[in-house]
Amino acid sequence: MSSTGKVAIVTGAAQGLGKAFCDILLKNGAKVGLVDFNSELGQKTLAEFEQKYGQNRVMFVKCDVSNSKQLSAYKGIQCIDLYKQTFEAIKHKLGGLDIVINNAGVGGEMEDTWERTVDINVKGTIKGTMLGMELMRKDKGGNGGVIVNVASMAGINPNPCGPVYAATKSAIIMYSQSWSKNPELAQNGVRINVLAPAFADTALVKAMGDTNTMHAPAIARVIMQRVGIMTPETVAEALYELVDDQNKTGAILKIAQTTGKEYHTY
Ligand SMILES: NC(=O)C1=CN([C@@H]2O[C@H](COP(=O)(O)OP(=O)(O)OC[C@H]3O[C@@H](n4cnc5c(N)ncnc54)[C@H](O)[C@@H]3O)[C@@H](O)[C@H]2O)C=CC1
Ligand SMILES: CCCCCC(=O)/C=C/[C@H]1C=CC(=O)[C@@H]1CCCCCCC(=O)O
Repeated sequence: MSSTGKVAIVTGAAQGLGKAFCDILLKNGAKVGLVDFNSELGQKTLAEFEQKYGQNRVMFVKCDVSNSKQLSAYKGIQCIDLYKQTFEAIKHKLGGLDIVINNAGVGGEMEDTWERTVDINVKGTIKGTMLGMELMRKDKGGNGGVIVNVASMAGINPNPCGPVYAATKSAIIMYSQSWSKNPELAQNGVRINVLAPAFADTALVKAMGDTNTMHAPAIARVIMQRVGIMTPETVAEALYELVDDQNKTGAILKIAQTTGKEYHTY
């Protein structure tokens, strides 16, 4: 089925998996709002998509998903919710909201990095889910839609290289699963699914040798040899299945190079 006319938001869209998710959504006819805190890379990716798909179907907004409440220099000493404003601006400019992909995520395990990992991966995803629901629920004036939260296979299998990373991804899975069991969501036309990829060829994985990102990179290399490394495009096809199949809610789709796709059940 095509997504023609649908509006999507993808966080962490400037590169890697997020960029591939935007591409598959655009290819299938959606309009896409790219959200990322890297404004230089975000603008570069925007320009690529504008050239490929036209200027009216894509926009970029700079936003840090871990820092939604920021002091505004423009409005005096006042707290404004930039994350909320970002989602509202995309809905307004692109003419609706039907698909939210909470993808922004990082690794970082050490004393000075682990809290950022929790803030971005857990708080960023929870807040993105709340905003998506608020703007898509039929009882709040929306048309329904689908949220896909990007976890990791490391949120299902114990991860000796990144206990913090694994805990954040596990939290994303159980948060999303819990919402999917609440009939209120289905009654308001909102589906919620989880994508749990193994390794894909992106900057996050290239940074894995950095000991701030993880412990025991040698163990990760052994696991990586066993499960293989996917292209972002392969992962994007799995993502699109969760978006497109109207019967899928509460699904956890695992994907790895050597084993392919498999729906996880508890
Ligand atoms: N690459 C892999 O092997 C796998 C990645 N994942 C998950 O997929 C997601 C995307 O990862 P990759 O594309 O590999 O990473 P990446 O590092 O290539 O890209 C992540 C993007 O998110 C943005 N970002 C990071 N923190 C942000 C924040 N606070 N606010 C806004 N934007 C932010 C970055 O600027 C970057 O553009 C992450 O949630 C990651 O945990 C899951 C399984 C496997
Ligand atoms: C097969 C797990 C794939 C994990 C892919 C991923 O999300 C990679 C992220 C790395 C960033 C920080 C980390 O700690 C991650 C490495 C995870 C490797 C552990 C795999 C656990 C397993 O399946 O045995």
